[in-house]
Formats: sequence, C-alpha cells, structure tokens
Amino acid sequence: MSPLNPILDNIPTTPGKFKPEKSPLHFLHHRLRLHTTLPKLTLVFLAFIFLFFFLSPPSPTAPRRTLRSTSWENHVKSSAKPRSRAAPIVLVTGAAGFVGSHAAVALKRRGNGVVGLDNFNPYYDVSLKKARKLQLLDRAGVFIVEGDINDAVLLRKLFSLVRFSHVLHLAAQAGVRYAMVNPSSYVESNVDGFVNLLEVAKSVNPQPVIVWASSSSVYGLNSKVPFSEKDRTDQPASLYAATKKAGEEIAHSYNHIYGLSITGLRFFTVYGPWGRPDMAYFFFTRDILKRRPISIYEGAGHVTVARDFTYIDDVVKGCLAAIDTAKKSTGSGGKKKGEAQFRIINLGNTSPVSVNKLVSILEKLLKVKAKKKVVLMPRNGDVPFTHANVTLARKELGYRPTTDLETGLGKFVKWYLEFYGGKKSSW
Ligand SMILES: O=C(O)[C@H]1O[C@H](OP(=O)(O)OP(=O)(O)OC[C@H]2O[C@@H](n3ccc(=O)[nH]c3=O)[C@H](O)[C@@H]2O)[C@H](O)[C@@H](O)[C@H]1O
Repeated sequence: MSPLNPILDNIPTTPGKFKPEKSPLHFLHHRLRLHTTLPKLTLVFLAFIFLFFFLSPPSPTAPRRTLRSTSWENHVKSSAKPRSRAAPIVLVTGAAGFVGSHAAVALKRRGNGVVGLDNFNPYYDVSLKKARKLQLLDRAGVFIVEGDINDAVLLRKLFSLVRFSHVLHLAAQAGVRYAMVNPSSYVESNVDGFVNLLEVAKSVNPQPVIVWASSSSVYGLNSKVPFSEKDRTDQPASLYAATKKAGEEIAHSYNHIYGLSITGLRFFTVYGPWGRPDMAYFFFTRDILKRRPISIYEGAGHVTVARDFTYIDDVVKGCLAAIDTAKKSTGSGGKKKGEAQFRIINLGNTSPVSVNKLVSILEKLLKVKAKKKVVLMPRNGDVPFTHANVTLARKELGYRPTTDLETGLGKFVKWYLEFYGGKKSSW
C-alpha cells in the first residue's frame, strides 16, 4: 500500500481485480484513515461534479441531458401539450428544414402538441435553418431539440418525456445531385437514421404512427406517365433515390414485423417560401438577380426537362391529412399484436412544367432577363421528367393541390426579396 494514498491502493489496478488486504490490523488502520479522509474526498468529488456539469461547453449536436437539462425537458413537455386531449402529439424530425418547419407550424396552429428535432447540419446555409427556427417555429411555440436521428439515447429520452402519438419524419439528406459528392451522408441519414428512429418507435409503448417523406425520385427510369404508386420503382437513377426506395422497403419490414403503422409520402419537387437553396428554382432566382448565367438542362435529342413542381402548402396539407387518416400502430414494446396500416402515397401537383417555363416565370416576377445556357443534362442522377398521379392521395387523404407554379413562385419571390433584401445569399 502506498503511504501517500491508501484509498488509491484499494482501487483495482486492472478492472475486475482487487488487491487482497495484507492483515486484519492493516485493514483497521486503513478504515481509520478512510474515515478522516472521507469528508474531504466527498467535497472534492462534489466540486468536480459541479465543475463538470456547470462549466463544460454544451454539445453542438445534442441538448444537455443532465443537471441543467431540466429546462429543455420542460420546454419539450410544454411544446408537446395539445390544445385538446384527443389531438395528436407529433414529433417532427427535420423541423428546421423546409417542409419540416412549415409542417410543424401548421400542426401547432391547429392545436396539436408538437416537438421538433433537427441536427442543423451544414448541407446548406445553417443561418437559413436558424432563421426558420426563430421566425417560424419559435413564434408558433414549437420547441426544437438540437439533435440527430442517429442518437438513440436522445430519441428514447424524448419518448420517455412525451407520449408521441405520431412521428412526422422529415429529417433526411436531400438533393439528387449532391449524392455524387457525399454518398455516405445519404446512407447515414436516409438509411441508418431511419432505422434508428424505427427501432426506437417500435420499442416504445404506445407505438407512434409514422408518417415520413419518400420521394418522387424513386420512380427513377420509369417512363409510364403519370407516375402511379403501382408503377416500377426498382430502377433508381441516383443514390438519393436508392436510399429513399430503401427507406420504403425498410418501413415495410418494420410494419410487417412490429405492427408499426407507416405512411410514406412521395413528394414531388416541393418549392415555396423558406425553401431549400440547393434547389433549381431557388438558386436560379439568386443567380438571375446577380446577373450570373444559369444552366438549363435538356435531355438527349433536345428533350425538354420538366418537373411536377408542388407548392409547400399543398404538401403540408397532405402531411396533416396523412396524420389524421392514419390508423394506429398495433404493436407495443416491440411486439406486433395484429396487421398494421402500410401506405405509400404520391403528393404531387399533377401538372408538370418545363424548366424553361420555370425560368420564364422567374424572369417575369424578378423583372430581370436570365443569362441562360442550355446544356445537355449531365449524368448526375437527375431524371428528365416527373408527373404525379394523385388518385390515391385524393381517395386516402382528400388531397387536392390548389397552387399553380406561377402563383407559388410569386409567393416564393416575395419571400426571397424580403428575406434576403440587402443580405447576401451565401448559396
Ligand atoms: O421530387 C423529389 O423527390 C426531389 O425533388 C427535388 O429534386 P429535383 O426535382 O431534381 O429538383 P431541383 O434540383 O430543383 O431540379 C429541378 C429541375 O431543374 C433542373 N436543373 C437543375 C439544376 C440546374 O442547374 N439546371 C437544371 O435545369 C433539374 O434537372 C430538374 O429538372 C429535390 O431537390 C429532391 O431532394 C427530391 O425531393
């Protein structure tokens, strides 16, 4: 035993191994010294705990979940309170994102309990995500937890604080072209993150209903128009599409094994105010205003490229209707008790518009002539056109898109000019 520190001597040198005491007298001597040292040590220990919890910097991706966490936990609980007892209580993942922020606000406004979760990743300008938080979510009274869908401990903690009836899962790595730059980010968010969320959701009691964002991109090389949910989706043209398709299959397996009620919504090129700066309508606006050239893709043989651009409010209505029409999950605590609902539904606008037309609408709204370069569509995962059949959405959700591209872009441009006004867009 060291004469300087008897206590240290009593701690095993190797995990699991204790040093044997030498004699009964030795033991007595040790106990006496321990009694006099104990108050001092307790003080040191308490001081250490104090310094550790109160002076350590906050983690950038997760809220404090310890002593100081009481306040964020209370925020979560109060944000989750619905106006009436029967109203849904929804965890919105990706709540600082484009669709997520609009959907979270719409849910809150109609009286639902809402808690947001977002990792504020830097795929695009984080200050736009923060502005959505400040100007949309905070004002509506939606509390947003900064954290990742891959953090199972955090997800379980949220479910222990709140009995979520629904998860509106919109957190994802979006963007078709970026999948060639950073492929692993798609697997991390759209596959690993989704599985992690479903693992937690299937284990809690009661299991929530899952409504989540799939994508029109799953139709890939399908050439039958308009795209119906019954059409082929086994020919993805991008890794993004492949991970969204994987999400649909993964969702099916969790529905089948655990009785989770799951609705996947295939979004068709959603646009509007507070949109994503990586999308063409957004950066075309910025570049036209800055008198920079823009590239308009066309298919081989001068084929026009077109999209079924869908306005944000229509998509949000579809999300809310999916929540309202979803049947409950049947399982509990990881055990299936019966067949559960499984749906995949298109949310599009049903009227594709060419990229050329999109640009001419923007020129009119911005009163600036675009510097257009027509280029052959690069092999970057883009598909030449999309067109949604929304018969199923009408039947299941009462979905009826009402905003045409001209009207929707008008609202976007108005927002863009107000938001960026004097500011420089960093994208
Ligand atoms: O429905 C979806 O599931 C997806 O919608 C969106 O993808 P897309 O439909 O490809 O939208 P977006 O990039 O705005 O390109 C629009 C058009 O401009 C063309 N395009 C693009 C860039 C360019 O420089 N020139 C050009 O002509 C381009 O070829 C295309 O024809 C989401 O980003 C995606 O996350 C996913 O949700």
